[in-house]
Amino acid sequence: MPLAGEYEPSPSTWAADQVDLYERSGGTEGTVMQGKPVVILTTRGAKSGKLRKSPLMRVEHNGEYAVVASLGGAPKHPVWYHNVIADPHVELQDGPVKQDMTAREVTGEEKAVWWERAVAAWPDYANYQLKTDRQIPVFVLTAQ
Ligand SMILES: C[C@H](OP(=O)(O)OC[C@@H](O)[C@@H](O)[C@@H](O)Cn1c2nc(=O)[nH]c(=O)c-2cc2ccc(O)cc21)C(=O)N[C@@H](CCC(=O)N[C@@H](CCC(=O)O)C(=O)O)C(=O)O
Repeated sequence: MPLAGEYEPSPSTWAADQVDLYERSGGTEGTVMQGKPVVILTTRGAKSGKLRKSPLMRVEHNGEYAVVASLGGAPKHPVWYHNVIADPHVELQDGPVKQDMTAREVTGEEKAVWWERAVAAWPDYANYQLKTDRQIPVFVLTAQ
């Protein structure tokens, strides 16, 4: 069941603009960053209940996806991390395909496997982790 509710664009205009182009083009434009594929994660705001949309690097394996709460190696998690913790029902748009998914934060060996896939998809993730003592969280998304 798709997430219903009022969409509140990100105050980060760069991200909001990419979401707008991605959605307006039916997932045919705004789908890359520096040539690497981008997906759109929709979460429910943990406090506002509004829908929040975040462009994220695409990390996919056998139909599952990972989303990496890197925020460029900032000391704090992105806000969308707290939304997913509060409500693991998310939507993921990958190009023209949008699907309901359930997110779970991964740790240990499972995280290590997905972290390798994430760095393969976007090598800068490794640099972000070197920049901060914060353990950058990884969620794995599975189709509902
Ligand atoms: C700016 C802030 O966004 P954020 O959720 O912290 O997410 C920051 C970034 O991660 C987000 O902009 C990403 O899209 C940036 N970003 C990536 N960010 C990543 O972390 N990882 C990526 O792989 C990534 C790739 C990427 C590719 C393209 C692109 O354009 C952006 C990319 C935001 O939206 N803040 C809102 C609040 C949003 C929110 O969810 N509020 C909750 C409250 C949550 C709470 O306080 O508990 C609510 O509505 O209830 C505000 O200040 O009003």
